[in-house]
Amino acid sequence: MTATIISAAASPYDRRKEVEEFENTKLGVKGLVDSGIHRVPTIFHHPPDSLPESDPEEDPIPVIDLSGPESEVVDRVQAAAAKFGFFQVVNHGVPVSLLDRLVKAVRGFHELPAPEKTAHYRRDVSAGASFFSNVDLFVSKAASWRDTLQIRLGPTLADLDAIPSICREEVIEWDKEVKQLGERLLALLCQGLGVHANRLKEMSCSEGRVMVGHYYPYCPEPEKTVGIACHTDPGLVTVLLQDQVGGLQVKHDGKWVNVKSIHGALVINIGDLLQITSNDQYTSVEHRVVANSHREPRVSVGVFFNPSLRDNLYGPLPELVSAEKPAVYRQFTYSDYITRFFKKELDGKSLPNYYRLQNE
Ligand SMILES: COc1cc(/C=C/C(=O)SCCNC(=O)CCNC(=O)[C@H](O)C(C)(C)COP(=O)(O)OP(=O)(O)OC[C@H]2O[C@@H](n3cnc4c(N)ncnc43)[C@H](O)[C@@H]2OP(=O)(O)O)ccc1O
Ligand SMILES: O=C(O)CCC(=O)C(=O)O
Ligand SMILES: [Fe+2]
Repeated sequence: MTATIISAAASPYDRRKEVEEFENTKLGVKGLVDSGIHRVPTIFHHPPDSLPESDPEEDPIPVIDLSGPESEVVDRVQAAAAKFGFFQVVNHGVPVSLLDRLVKAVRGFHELPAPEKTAHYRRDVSAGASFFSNVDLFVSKAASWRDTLQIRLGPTLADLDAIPSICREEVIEWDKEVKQLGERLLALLCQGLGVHANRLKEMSCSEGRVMVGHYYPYCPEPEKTVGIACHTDPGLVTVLLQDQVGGLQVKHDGKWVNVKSIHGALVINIGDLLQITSNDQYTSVEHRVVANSHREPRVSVGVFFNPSLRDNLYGPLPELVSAEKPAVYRQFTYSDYITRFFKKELDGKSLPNYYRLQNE
């Protein structure tokens, strides 16, 4: 009888309240793990049908040596961007020692003592550098098992004193290198489309650069949640550095495949805006990160390349449109595009679908 009364009086699960309590700790998922929890709290539970199966396919993602003959590199980049939307690059010109230092510095930030780290916790990104857990915490149906340090690299670098001192030097060096690499990749991708190598650069597409330093702590119940839910990236191209832990998966031919960690390599993927600009010749592919079941935390550093000219029109390049290949998308400003990005939850292909013309 007593038990019945207690259960009837128990308050229903209040998701908003739990999300706010989690947010107010300013310690992210790492804070939960450090507190010794053995269970994944309900706000992180994803519906079973959206959770990763145990046996993804072997890794067919191409690994491209950027020091090879230019015409061969263009062909391989073109084929990978069209067929997989993902590839890895080696001999890319960024010193491997810098990549190692960057991963260490980002990890160092996430592992700072609580008072130093919480000082950076904010959702307002106007200073250009912020630490938070789950960018979409207040809009997604289920949170994910990761924390993030976000830093604006371009067109203007974040305020220097907003960038945590523990990784400032590495972030500044990394931006110089990654900007050059991004410009090279955009040029290769342009050549693969048969348009002028500088076409995307001239449209400011290497200027808007946002860095995310993700930290995926050990997850005690990895079958209940994810590290990052299935999504496509909104920009043109993403350059991603991952450590040795692994867990990134990409959809290919309807199946999830692992992207293996290769020390010194960088993972490149095509974003929605390049799929649109290329009039569907390149493909922006869904990807996700499984919750980290290893005791070792996983660290990754992504840089998203976006246009900086917000009021310019973007859409399929006119050179790629003809009577045989009509425009698949309408034109729009980047301002409109980014506003729409923040209106959606992480639900796969919805940005390209929004701008798709109904003429096929
Ligand atoms: C917060 O509400 C959300 C968030 C989301 C997010 C989902 C994901 O992130 S999914 C995980 C994969 N991540 C991505 O695919 C995107 C990662 N980020 C980026 O590519 C870029 O940061 C960008 C979002 C495309 C913005 O890049 P860029 O245009 O170069 O940068 P800015 O000029 O600095 O910012 C433009 C505009 O965006 C606002 N903004 C940037 N970061 C954040 C942030 N973390 N939280 C909130 N707002 C952000 C920035 O303030 C600017 O706004 P203006 O008002 O000035 O135009 C899904 C759904 C949601 O509702
Ligand atoms: O951490 C990773 O490997 C992928 C991160 C990612 O997909 C993103 O930030 O958009
Ligand atoms: Fe992504």
